[in-house]
Amino acid sequence: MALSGKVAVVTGGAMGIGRAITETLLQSGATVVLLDVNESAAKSLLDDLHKVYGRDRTLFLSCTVESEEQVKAALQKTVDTFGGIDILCNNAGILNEGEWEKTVSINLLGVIRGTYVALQHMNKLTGGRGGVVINTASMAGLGPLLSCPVYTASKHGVVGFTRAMAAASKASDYGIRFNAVCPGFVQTDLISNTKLKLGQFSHLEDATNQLMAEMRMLAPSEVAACVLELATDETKNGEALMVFAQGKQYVTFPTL
Ligand SMILES: NC(=O)C1=CN([C@@H]2O[C@H](COP(=O)(O)OP(=O)(O)OC[C@H]3O[C@@H](n4cnc5c(N)ncnc54)[C@H](O)[C@@H]3O)[C@@H](O)[C@H]2O)C=CC1
Ligand SMILES: CCCCCC(=O)/C=C/C=C\C/C=C\C/C=C\CCCC(=O)O
Repeated sequence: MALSGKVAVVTGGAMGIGRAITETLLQSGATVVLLDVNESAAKSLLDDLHKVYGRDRTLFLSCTVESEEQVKAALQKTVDTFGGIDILCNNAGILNEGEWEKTVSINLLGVIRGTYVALQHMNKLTGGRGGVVINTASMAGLGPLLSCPVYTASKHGVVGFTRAMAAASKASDYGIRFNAVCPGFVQTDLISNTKLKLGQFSHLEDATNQLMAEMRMLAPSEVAACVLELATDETKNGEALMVFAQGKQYVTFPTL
């Protein structure tokens, strides 16, 4: 799928991996609407992007993925402004084992919420143009991260939801592909001050730091390149693309 003229929505697009996804999609010719709760980071990013890509190909909408009302309003505004949605990147996520219900609410329920609202605009059966949904999961969606059980659960949920939606969409002819990207550790604010974010598992900080030291720290742009691959390669549906020290690899799951 060529991205020139396509309309993409990126949640958590103001910082970290979401920012890199936004920049990569813009470089590839897409128009990008970023949804985020961090208004100051988003506005500063937009100032920079406007200088490179002009004012017409980017829009920031303040929105928490925890609110169905706000997500609905943001996606409606996207459609009203740009005529449709072709790509949804459900990327917003947090690490907070103390506030574990909020972690599930953003990391898993936010992905489901964003997907279901976007389906109303993207589904070919209801007048949409079809397209692709790419969810930012994690390697912790494939195996256990010992200091973060709820984060791990939320990301396993994202991988399972993505794969089931891919199968449902194919069987129902929605014209939408669903894929997940599963990065190892990435150099962003999410992995700063980890001890505070581990809650009752803060005593496992050293073990977590050791794992980080053993695995190469990724740059956000490496994850964004995988998202671009999942967006443009029309053969990919229901895939989990792991990106880690050794490079990238499509995950093989057990079959029935
Ligand atoms: N940094 C890492 O090592 C890894 C991160 N990930 C995942 O990548 C995604 C992005 O994380 P990073 O870029 O690392 O974090 P980050 O903290 O640098 O950026 C997250 C962005 O999401 C926004 N956000 C947070 N809560 C939100 C909400 N309720 N609604 C809308 N926006 C919200 C933040 O304002 C921020 O702009 C997350 O889903 C995370 O779980 C996956 C694997 C590794
Ligand atoms: C401090 C926590 C930061 C959380 C950010 C994040 O998502 C990083 C995850 C990095 C690694 C996950 C660690 C362990 C996962 C375990 C096994 C994966 C097995 C994959 C496979 O070979 O199938």
